[in-house]
Amino acid sequence: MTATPFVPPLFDKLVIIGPGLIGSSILRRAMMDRDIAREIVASDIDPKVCARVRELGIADQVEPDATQAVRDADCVILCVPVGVIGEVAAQVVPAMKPGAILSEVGSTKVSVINAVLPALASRPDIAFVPAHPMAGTEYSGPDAGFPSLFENRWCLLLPLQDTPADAVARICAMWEAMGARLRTMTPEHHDRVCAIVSHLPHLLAFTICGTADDLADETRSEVLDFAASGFRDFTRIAASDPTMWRDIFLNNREALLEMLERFMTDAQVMADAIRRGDDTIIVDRIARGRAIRRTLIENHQA
Ligand SMILES: NC(=O)c1ccc[n+]([C@@H]2O[C@H](COP(=O)([O-])OP(=O)(O)OC[C@H]3O[C@@H](n4cnc5c(N)ncnc54)[C@H](O)[C@@H]3O)[C@@H](O)[C@H]2O)c1
Ligand SMILES: O=C(O)C(=O)C[C@]1(C(=O)O)C=C[C@@H](O)C=C1
Repeated sequence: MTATPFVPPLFDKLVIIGPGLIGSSILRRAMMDRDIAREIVASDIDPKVCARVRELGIADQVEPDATQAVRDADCVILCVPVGVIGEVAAQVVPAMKPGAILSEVGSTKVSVINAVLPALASRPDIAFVPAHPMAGTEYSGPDAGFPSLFENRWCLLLPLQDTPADAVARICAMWEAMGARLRTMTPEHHDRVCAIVSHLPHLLAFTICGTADDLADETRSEVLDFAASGFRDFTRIAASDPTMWRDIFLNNREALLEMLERFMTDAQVMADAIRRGDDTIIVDRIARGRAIRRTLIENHQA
């Protein structure tokens, strides 16, 4: 999808609620590119985050009260953990001006959209445009963000059937201005795709670190001493934020459990091949892994 051109700025007032890794990256990029918004406001439930955003100077204004922050905004983007997106929407939607756009960046979509819809029931004049930038790191908080985070990364768009085209086009234009590539899909498809490419890998990383830790008596010093190997690559994503990942796992339960089931079946096939010494299956699996990595590199995603 390609965004239609608009006369800049895209938004007169842009509000980011939850200026952590993702929210502060949007803020930083928007502060650099004033064609995105004339006025940029940040709001967070945590006073320490508000104070830090002020210190960093990554917003024109910091307003701790989200209800106040969204007044007169053309676009409000919820960048909070998926478990609270519905509750924050219920808090801010009644205070938003007619015709404004509400967006969010949660890592799961079916349950998030269902959680937001009740807040919109009495506000058909608010355009809701769920989005998901497929970009991030294992770090969180306002210090972790950086303006190039979304460059050349996918941003998935999940407009509802009745979302006005102009609102979708403006959100597309904002992500394109931040360097992202766009793809539209249904929330159900999104949740299955993300379950395999993002949620299951994190589940495996958290689990393998736990398994290694449980073997502490036998191997812990070796794990730590020799971790400059395959294990180290798992520890990077295993360092991610517990609240964010608890919420993702609980909000994408069905798709994640389906992918985990498929993974366990495939792992069992590999285990049987190793037991039988079936080198064809073993080599085929490894070759598929190498090919997938090569494709990611060719697509500039690794
Ligand atoms: N981290 C990633 O790699 C990544 C990538 C894409 C999307 N996401 C999604 O983006 C969202 C934010 O993730 P993040 O990594 O930036 O998180 P983060 O922990 O860095 O920031 C979240 C911020 O939300 C604030 N917050 C929590 N509850 C709030 C509330 N009720 N009202 C106002 N503020 C509140 C927190 O204080 C924090 O500052 C999540 O929904 C996550 O699933 C994350
Ligand atoms: O790169 C990382 O560290 C990430 O965890 C980013 C990552 C991912 O799994 O790719 C994590 C969650 C998202 O919703 C999108 C991106």
